[in-house]
Amino acid sequence: ATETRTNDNMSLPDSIIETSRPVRIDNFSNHYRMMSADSDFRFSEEFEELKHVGRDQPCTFADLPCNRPKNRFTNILPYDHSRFKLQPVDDEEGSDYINANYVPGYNSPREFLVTQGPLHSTRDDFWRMVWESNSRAIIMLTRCVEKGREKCDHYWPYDTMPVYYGDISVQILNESRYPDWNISEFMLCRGDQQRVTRHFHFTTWPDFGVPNPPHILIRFVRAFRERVSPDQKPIVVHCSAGVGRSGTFICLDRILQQILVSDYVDIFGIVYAMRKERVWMVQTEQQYICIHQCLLAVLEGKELKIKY
Ligand SMILES: CCc1ccc(NS(=O)(=O)O)cc1
Repeated sequence: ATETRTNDNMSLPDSIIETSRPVRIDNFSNHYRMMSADSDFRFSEEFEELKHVGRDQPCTFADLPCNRPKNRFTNILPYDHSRFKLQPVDDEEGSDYINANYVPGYNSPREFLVTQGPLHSTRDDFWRMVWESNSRAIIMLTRCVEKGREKCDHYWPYDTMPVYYGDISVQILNESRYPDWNISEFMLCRGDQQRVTRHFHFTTWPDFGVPNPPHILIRFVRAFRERVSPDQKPIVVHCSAGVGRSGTFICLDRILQQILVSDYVDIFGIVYAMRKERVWMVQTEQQYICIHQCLLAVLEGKELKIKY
């Protein structure tokens, strides 16, 4: 294979270069300066190269007439190859379908289950996915209503009374409220089995945008990681469409773990790998740049470890 020199003189076979762009951590500040010069010209160029990644893969089950109403957005459909399959119910067509895909994380190729904000009509399926995947943590990155528009169903109880969603009972055990997020523990019961599942709800991340200030996201990722160990998987992550804010969160979670053990960080490669599993992961250029800004803040020591 021919070789290609990366911008910090790393040589990689061409077969790799188009899927990963590792940057030396000790060169990251220079890299950021170069990419953001001339109104983020190189960031725009690089983000544009991710546009078609994964888009040639089929979404046949999402497109079945019986499943179409289960999709919040007609253009945000899960690829067949990485979709989560619910246990089928009798011979009910489409009963294994939910708009959700496995997405790789730092700790596992199927560390995250990324999904849309449940619809009122799909919230029972959502809880079945949480139960059947044995997930013990849910990351919610949207409010239920933003600017008067419904972004996500309020799929959990409003008070401490247990509520049934299908055959799964959910009860709030406790809730801790912080300025930009709430952390709760739910007791899930199905038949004679009981499980505690944590709910991490980021409440100030505008749709299509970034948190303000962006590096508040680092503190949320850390608040999550302090409570969920790397062997707990899958972790359910959702926003409204389950692509923009969800992809940004997962990418930041990966790089904050990677920089502890590696001399390189590959944000392009992480987004590339996520988009092979779910469409539009990290949806906007601003979100892509925000990930770089968060890493820069950490590397420059601005984001000290904050204990809550
Ligand atoms: C057009 C469909 C769409 C709606 C909302 C979002 N944003 S989100 O993935 O961050 O919830 C992404 C895509």
